[in-house]
This record gives sequence, structure tokens and C-alpha cells, in this order.
Amino acid sequence: MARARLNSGNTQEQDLPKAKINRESLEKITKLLVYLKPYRGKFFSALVFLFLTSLTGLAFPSFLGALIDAAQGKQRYAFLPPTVNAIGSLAFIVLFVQALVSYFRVIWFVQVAENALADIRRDTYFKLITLPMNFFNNRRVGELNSRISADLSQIQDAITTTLAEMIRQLVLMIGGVILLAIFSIKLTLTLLLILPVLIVVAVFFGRFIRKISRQAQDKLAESNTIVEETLQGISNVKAFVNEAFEAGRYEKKIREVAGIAVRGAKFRGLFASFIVFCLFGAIVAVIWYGSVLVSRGEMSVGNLTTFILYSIFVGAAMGSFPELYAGLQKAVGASERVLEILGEQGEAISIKIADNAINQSITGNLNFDKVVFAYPSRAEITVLNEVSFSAGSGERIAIVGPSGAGKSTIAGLILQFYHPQKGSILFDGKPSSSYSLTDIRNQVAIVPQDVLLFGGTIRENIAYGKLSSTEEEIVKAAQRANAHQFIASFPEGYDTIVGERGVKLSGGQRQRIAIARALLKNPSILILDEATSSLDSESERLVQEALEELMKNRTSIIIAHRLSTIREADKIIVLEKGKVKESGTHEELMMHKSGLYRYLSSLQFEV
Ligand SMILES: Nc1ncnc2c1ncn2[C@@H]1O[C@H](COP(=O)(O)OP(=O)(O)OP(=O)(O)O)[C@@H](O)[C@H]1O
Repeated sequence: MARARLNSGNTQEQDLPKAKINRESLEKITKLLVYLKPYRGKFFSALVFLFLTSLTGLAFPSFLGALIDAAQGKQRYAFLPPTVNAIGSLAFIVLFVQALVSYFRVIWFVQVAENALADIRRDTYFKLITLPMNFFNNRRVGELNSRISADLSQIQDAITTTLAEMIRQLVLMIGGVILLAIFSIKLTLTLLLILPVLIVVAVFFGRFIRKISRQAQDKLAESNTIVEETLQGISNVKAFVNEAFEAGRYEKKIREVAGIAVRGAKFRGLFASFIVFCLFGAIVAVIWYGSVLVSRGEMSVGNLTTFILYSIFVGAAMGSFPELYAGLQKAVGASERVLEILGEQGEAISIKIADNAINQSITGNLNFDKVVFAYPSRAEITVLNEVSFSAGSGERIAIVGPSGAGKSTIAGLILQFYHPQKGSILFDGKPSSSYSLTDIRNQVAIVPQDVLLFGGTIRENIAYGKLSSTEEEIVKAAQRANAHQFIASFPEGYDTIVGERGVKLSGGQRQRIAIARALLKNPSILILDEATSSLDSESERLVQEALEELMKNRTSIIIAHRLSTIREADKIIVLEKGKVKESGTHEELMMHKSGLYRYLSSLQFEV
């Protein structure tokens, strides 16, 4: 049975939306039913079994009543044997069958829910990672993560427990009321007069309590954000000796959570007392009245027992509804949020690896033609303003300019993370729209400023550039990237586990792994987002050599922060505030006495 969750820290409750259950929301969530379709046979069998076990559950009060009456020498039902032993044995047989049926019902519900949920999880995750970059600019990772974990768990809970429990309780309640009415219409009517009042009060109370627990969840989510952010930027926290500040900030939020949870608990306590008093009060009243009937000889002890048991069934069923309804509400809210993601327009990428192979190859000519671009999340700021440049196949083009000029934005546009509002980007003379997204991304590689490695082994991290690569190819790429030597010096070699976000490797080592990864990918166009932090001269030499190897025979776009590394570039594009200010070779630009490049160079070389 669904249990009241009293603590605010329950992950199931965390960050779950409250939704109204109405026709519109129910219609919406029927879209999720397609996920039950492949398992519908099992699902409906489980429903039938559930119905059967609930019905047989209803037979037990009658069995027990008949047993007690038989003990006093009375035969209650003509269709039941008159002896105590015979009725007892029959009850056990029915019980055994019920147990068996329950077993299958539980297993089937779980199988259906687990499999359907795995399908929903897969689709949601895939949709999530194929959503355009802009989607991620407006959302927090933690929030998206909770959709995959908490929201989907809530839906799972609804399929396995809430739904089954609701059906069971409904059968018990309706069946119980009908059977009660057969015994005594008067008593049943009295019960039915009290119960609706109880329900109205319960629903009102329940809503109020949910509002409070929602506040606690919101605060808890805020406190979790603090933990997430500080752990992600732990080096910053330490470097600024801000541990005490963060602990204070966290404690403040946690105390607020505790305060709200305690306030909520008071109302929950009141709610529980109310339910206990009224429901049990009703039962006590029934027993009282029934006992009067027995003492007058108007009712047998067996019948009274049966009546009491049915009253308990009905009362318990009623009592469980607010909680079940709340569970259903959360599941509807969770479904709506999951459907929201599933309904988003994703990028044109297939879930089958084979579908993403290269169809149209690009030799490496790249053109920006009067590109105007503003990030959709900040539409009023034009980041690139009529930017034009061209890179011939195999050329090295450097992009320089002050911080915030739009250099990394150009990289994002080449990779089709975003699309220009005006102008066009051409690959081999054809607009980017005439290629599939996968064709472009498969033939463009980026070695980013801040190399992020995954938590697996070094081998896996290099192979990320080409999943099908052989061991030989991986080692070769590492050798070309000047990475083999340091990898081989580790006791576990290529099997060395890279710590979370690559913390176990030095900056230069991480860069060389990223270079090996890009070498494996063998792109036609390479984007190098040069690291701003300088490495020591030996490490710098190794990285530079590896980069030279990587740039051979392909178009390279170098986003340069240190002008010393780009003197050999075929063309240097000087960007300022989203506009191309100058372009030419190092020598040409240096001749410009009042040029920006010359000025930036003088700043760097004077130091
Ligand atoms: N995702 C984003 N959403 C909105 N604005 C952004 C986003 N990314 C960058 N910007 C803005 O776009 C402008 C250009 O940023 P960009 O990162 O391209 O500059 P940059 O020349 O690469 O700078 P740096 O040398 O400091 O890396 C900046 O004003 C920045 O604030």
C-alpha cells in the first residue's frame, strides 16, 4: 500500500510537480500509453488477476463469519459445507490460489513497468542529448537529471503500485459497500453519510499539506544546487577559502527546509489524527451498534464479524484514497514534464549508429558569408555582425581578438550548434543546410580549450573519436599525439581510469588525449580552441608538436589566445565586437601601424 512519506529528503518527492488531474491532462498522458503497448498482454492479464484477487479478498470476511457461525452450530450459507474444518480448509485453498495469483500479478506489473520505463528512459535520454544547444543554455543539468530519475521513478511507481492499489481499493470499497448493504441497509447508509464528509475534509487537508511539502522540496532542490555547484567547482571553493561561506549558505537553506518540513509535519500529524479518529470512530460505532443487535438476538456473532471486517475494508479503502490520489497527481505531473521533453524538436540524429555514417564528404573548404548571429537566449545582443571569411581546403586560419569578440561562437556555428539568423556558412561552396547534420559534425573535430574527459579508461577516451577503432589505431593515434609515452608510463597503461572530469591527468596530458581523439576522427575541418592557460615549456612543446601533426592535410581554424603560435597561419582574422576588423598574414597585419593585430601583438610581446 502507498505509504505516507514523512521526510522531506525523499528523492521520490524531490522536485516533483503537482498537476491537476483533469480531462486535458489525462488526454495528454495517454500519449505515454504507447509505451505499454508492447507489453499489453501481460498488463491486461495482470489487471484481470488484480481484479480477481481483490474480489476473492472480499470473500474472506464471509468465510470467517461462516466459520464462527459454524462453530456455534449454525450453517450460514447453503453452498458452504456446514463443518468448521471443511470451511477452514476451503478458506485455505482459496487463500493459496489467491497467493499464487498475487505472485503473478506482482511479477507481471513489475515486468511491464520496468520494461516500459526502460523504453521511456531510453527515448527521453536520447531526445535530451539530441536537443539543440540552445535548450541547454536555459536549463540546469540538475533539473534535467531529475526528469530522468525522479520523474520517471514516479511514473514507474504509478504503474507498479498506485494504479494497482487504486483498483484494488476501489473493488474492496464498492464490493464492501454492496455486501454491507445486504447485511444492514441502515448501518450502511449511516456509514455512507459519514464517509463523504471525511473525504472532503481529507482532500482539503491533503491539498494544504502537499503545498507545504512542495515548498520544502523547492528549498531542498535549492540546497542541492549549492552542493552540486560547489562540488563541481571545488577547486574554486578551496582556492578562495570559501568553505565556511558555502557551509553557511548551505546550512541556511537546510534550516529553511527543516523549518518547512516541521511545519508540514504538524499538519500531517493533525491529518493522521483526524483520519484515525473519524475512521476508527466509525468502526467503533458500527461494532457498538452491531453488539446491541447481537445482544437482542437480531444478528449472529458470525454476521457481526463479517460486517465489522467489511466496514474495516471500506474504511481502509477510503483512507487510502487521498494518498493514492496524490501519487496519481504526481505521476500525471511527472508524465507531463517527461512528455514535454519528448515533444521537443530534437536535432536530426538517428538513434541507430549506422544511420549516422557520412553520406556527403567535405574536402575542407569553409566560407562564412555575411554571418549575423545572436544567441537565441539573448536575442537582443548581436554576437557576430556580418562576419565573412574563407578557408581553403588544407589552410590554416587563425581567429584572434579580445575576449568576448565572438571567437568561440564561430566554432559553435561551424559545428552547427547554432544557426545564423542571416548570411550563410558554406562547406565546399554549398550551404550547410544542404548537408545532413551528422555529415558536418562527423567531418569537423574540435579540440576545446578545456578538455573534458569521461570517467572511463584512457583507451575509451581516445576511442571516443571513432568508436569502431582498433587497439592498433588507438595506440597509433596516441603516438602521433605525443601521448603514448606518458600513457605507457602508467602501471595500467591504456586501462588507466581517468578520474571524474580527467582530474588525474595534467592539462597538457588531457590536451594530448583530446588530440589523439581528434586524430582518430580524422576530420576535414579542425577547430582548435587554444587553451588560455600556458603550459610549461616542455609540455607546450609536446602539445604543439601533436597539434602540428593533427593539422597536417586538413583545414584548421585556430582560435588563438597567444599570438606567438599563429605566425605561420595562412590567414589571420582579427575579430572585434563580432566584426571582422582586419585579415591577412602575420606580416601583412603587422604592417598596419594602427591596426588592432599589431596592437594586440605589442601587448603580448612586451610582457
Ligand atoms: N550560450 C550563450 N548564450 C548567450 N550569450 C553567449 C553564449 N555564449 C557566449 N555568449 C556571448 O557571446 C559573446 C561572444 O562570446 P564568445 O565566447 O564567442 O567570445 P570569445 O571571443 O570566444 O571570448 P574568449 O576569448 O573570452 O573565449 C560574449 O558576449 C558572450 O557573453
